[in-house]
Amino acid sequence: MTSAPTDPTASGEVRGYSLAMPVRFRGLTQRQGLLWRGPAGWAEWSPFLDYAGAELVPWLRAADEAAEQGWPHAVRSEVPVNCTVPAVGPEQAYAIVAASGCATAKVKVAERGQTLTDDLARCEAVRDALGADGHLRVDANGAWDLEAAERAVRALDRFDLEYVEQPCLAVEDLAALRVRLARAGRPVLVAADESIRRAEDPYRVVALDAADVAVLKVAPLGGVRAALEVAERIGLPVVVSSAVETSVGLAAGVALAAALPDLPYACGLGTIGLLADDVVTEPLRPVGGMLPVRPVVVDEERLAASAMTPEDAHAWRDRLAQTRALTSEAARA
Ligand SMILES: O=C(O)CCC(=O)c1ccccc1C(=O)O
Ligand SMILES: [Mg+2]
Repeated sequence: MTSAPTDPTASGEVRGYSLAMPVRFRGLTQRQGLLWRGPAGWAEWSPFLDYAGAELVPWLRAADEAAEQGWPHAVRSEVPVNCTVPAVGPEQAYAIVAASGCATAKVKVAERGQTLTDDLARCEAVRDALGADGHLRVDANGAWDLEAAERAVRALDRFDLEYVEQPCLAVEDLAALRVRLARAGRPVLVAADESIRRAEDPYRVVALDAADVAVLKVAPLGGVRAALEVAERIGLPVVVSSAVETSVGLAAGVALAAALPDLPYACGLGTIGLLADDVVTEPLRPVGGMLPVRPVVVDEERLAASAMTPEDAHAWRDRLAQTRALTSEAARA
């Protein structure tokens, strides 16, 4: 096996970033995390603030992999990506898609405080911007119950959905929705995200026949190699998605997408535009709907400009130290 990861917390070489998200996304207006460099490259550790305890451990395994091991063999040199449309109004949604150069768009729906009418207007604008040949997928982040999901998916499918991501929270509801949609004669594909990323058993979606597509995010799954194993075992087509990281974190997602034997869908890795800035010399910004498969190099000046406050840095180092302690406990067990 590999040697034990060095503890960059101790050496003081951990750097904190804090970047604004100009358009609120999944309740986020600010993204923060830690960055450090190991023998294999730069690593990002940026678990969402609503993750705690043991849930942070895989995020750390993923960062350690980036720093200590680097990436497995890539079978492609570029990765198709979707543009990501937050729960904005139709004009802004149209502009995001038109400016992106992407042939696939992922639209946030079922936002708290909004209605199906808002979702329909947003998706109509996105379909307009994509043209008939583009692919339109929606992500409800589990916000609908089964009844609402069936109604919404049927209504939204007038814009020809590629799939609906996490329409309901419970795996049982995803399975029931698939049955209902199939009975209705328009079997819109269902993708599972939270049901894999935050589940105790990611393979329940297969056991219950609850999904057609698996959305895999590197950090919550414990790294590129761990995610490759999930992809193999889960046996569903995979969409690699980001957790809205800097280009350092995105590079890990690109490495997974590059290593997968099959990549039938565009990936959710075109998210750098959701951050006000980045920390690398050449950001992983999609061109013509594609991201290149290449290493990233942190730009000291940009990193300094994105530094978090000393208070935040202190809290994040504590969080890291606690998670490191959990990791060592797990290793000893
Ligand atoms: O998939 C994408 O296009 C972007 C990534 C994304 O949507 C996301 C980013 C952070 C947290 C959750 C999610 C999500 O897919 O629900
Ligand atoms: Mg999702």
